[in-house]
Amino acid sequence: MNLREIVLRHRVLLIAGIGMGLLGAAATLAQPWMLGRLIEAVALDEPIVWPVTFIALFFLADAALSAGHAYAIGRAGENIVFEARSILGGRLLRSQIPHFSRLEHGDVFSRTVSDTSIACLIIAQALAQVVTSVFMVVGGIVLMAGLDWKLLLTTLGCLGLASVTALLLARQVRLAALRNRQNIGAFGSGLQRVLGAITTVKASRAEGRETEELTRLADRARRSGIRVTGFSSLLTPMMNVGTQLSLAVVITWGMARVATGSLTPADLTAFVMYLFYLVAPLVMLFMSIAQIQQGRAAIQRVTELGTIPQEGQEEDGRPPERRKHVSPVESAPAVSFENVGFAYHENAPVLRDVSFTVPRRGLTAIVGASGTGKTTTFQLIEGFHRPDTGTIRVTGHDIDALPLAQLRSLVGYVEQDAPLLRGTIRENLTYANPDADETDVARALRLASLEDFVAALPDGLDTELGERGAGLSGGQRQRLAIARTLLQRPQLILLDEVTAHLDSDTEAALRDAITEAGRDCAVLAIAHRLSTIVQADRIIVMEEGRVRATGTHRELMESDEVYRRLASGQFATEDVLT
Ligand SMILES: Nc1ncnc2c1ncn2[C@@H]1O[C@H](COP(=O)(O)OP(=O)(O)OP(=O)(O)O)[C@@H](O)[C@H]1O
Repeated sequence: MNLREIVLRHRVLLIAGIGMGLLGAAATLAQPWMLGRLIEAVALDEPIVWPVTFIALFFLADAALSAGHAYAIGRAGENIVFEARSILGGRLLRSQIPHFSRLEHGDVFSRTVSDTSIACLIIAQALAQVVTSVFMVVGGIVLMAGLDWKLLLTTLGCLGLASVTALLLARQVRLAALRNRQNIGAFGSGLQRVLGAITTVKASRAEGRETEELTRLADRARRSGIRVTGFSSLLTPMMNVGTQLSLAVVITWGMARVATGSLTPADLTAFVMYLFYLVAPLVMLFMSIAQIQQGRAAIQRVTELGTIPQEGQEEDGRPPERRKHVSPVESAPAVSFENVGFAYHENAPVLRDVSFTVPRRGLTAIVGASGTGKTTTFQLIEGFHRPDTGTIRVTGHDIDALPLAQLRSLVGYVEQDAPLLRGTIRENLTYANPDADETDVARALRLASLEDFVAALPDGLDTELGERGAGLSGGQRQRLAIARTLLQRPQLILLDEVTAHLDSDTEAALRDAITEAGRDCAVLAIAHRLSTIVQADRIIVMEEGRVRATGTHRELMESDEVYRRLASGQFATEDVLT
């Protein structure tokens, strides 16, 4: 994502805003000059209708153009923020999982929500402000030079002193603001961390400790915020001191020169007015420079996040060869692993030389001790990570050659924690297949044993779910996720320990559902419950990232020692070992 390109797309509005700002500044600069002419006309007893009319016109034009300038720049800023946020949101959702999982979620949140707004508003507003302020300051100085260059040099001397101090202050504002943004980010990350684990915090009676930690982080943000306010609040008075000093000198010396006749009262009045008009843009100029300095950090943070590698894009950023939509090969296995090796980190292989096939129909179970790479196997099938060695085929096609959207429509994935999304039960059910009709929805609900539960709800399928599936038990959430996957009508369903949350009655019903689903497609299930495993047509036993054995329950009980040990120890023991 390139912020410069986004800004350029909104250049018409920005240029219109800056144009109105410049015209407004010209109207402001014309007022003291016209006032000088009015004083002259009064002094010489000439008609004052025209000077008064012009002053009124310039005044009205100034007001209208200033309002137009602020509106156009503000609007362009909001448009740029909007575009940056929507591009960033899309890029995050399409990012490669290995890169995304390295990011801290609180930091991603603050970059996407607040850094975008700071970066874009500063680009639009501060830059526009710099342009108009520079115009006002330079224009004012030129006109003042036209009135009296000696008075101008005196004024610039006094204001210059104040400006240097203001520049030094602006630098301090920038440094303090940078620290403040970091502290706010740290507070956001801390808050997100504890809110994401609020039940653990409560169960560990850690509310007090965590509140203290949050207070400490909030206090750091408060103190750095106060530093920013402290430095910024000195900026305007510093310029005011400069103005008052200049004013005192200009009026005293100017009056003396009026008395001697080397300066007219009209020119002195106009000069004093310019002096007043010069101060506001000068202050704005320094503040805008300070803001742009602050914004640079935000721009860098947004740009960094915007370059997160995208799925379907090779590591070096070049687009891969176009993958073509293909038809599944009916005779091929649903999924096959051929000598697949994978590591999250170098020299720490998680899968080593894994080979297995899953037939097109029926239930295949994967068993193995915790941490042997079962979930990783599923994530490789979904294309979240790429294997380091070997080939994975889904319905006969190398997944590297399949378009990601096709791969993910062929494979349905029910995760261990089965997150739900905001919205109604119906929206959650049809999430992977928004076109599903009522018959399909009813079938999926029946298969997932959710019919009675949904029928008992006052709004049925249209009941709103709370955030993260609140209002549903762990088992209901899991079954809803299974129904969602069934509705997708995939060729292969991956179930990651889906029976873990279920009571034995529901589990038995779900087992029937899995058997029924297995008539139409392949089901590959990571399972710990013996009842699910026994029912499988085929079992793959994994150990330390390798496939140790495959076979039916009966075969493995006879031939594989590790399976026997798992069956007698780790699997849930509600069934008789047969
Ligand atoms: N995102 C990740 N980054 C680094 N290492 C990971 C990541 N995910 C898993 N691992 C590591 O890979 C290994 C295999 O994890 P995996 O989740 O595949 O095991 P599993 O067999 O599914 O375990 P369980 O039955 O406990 O869910 C573990 O040692 C784990 O610590």
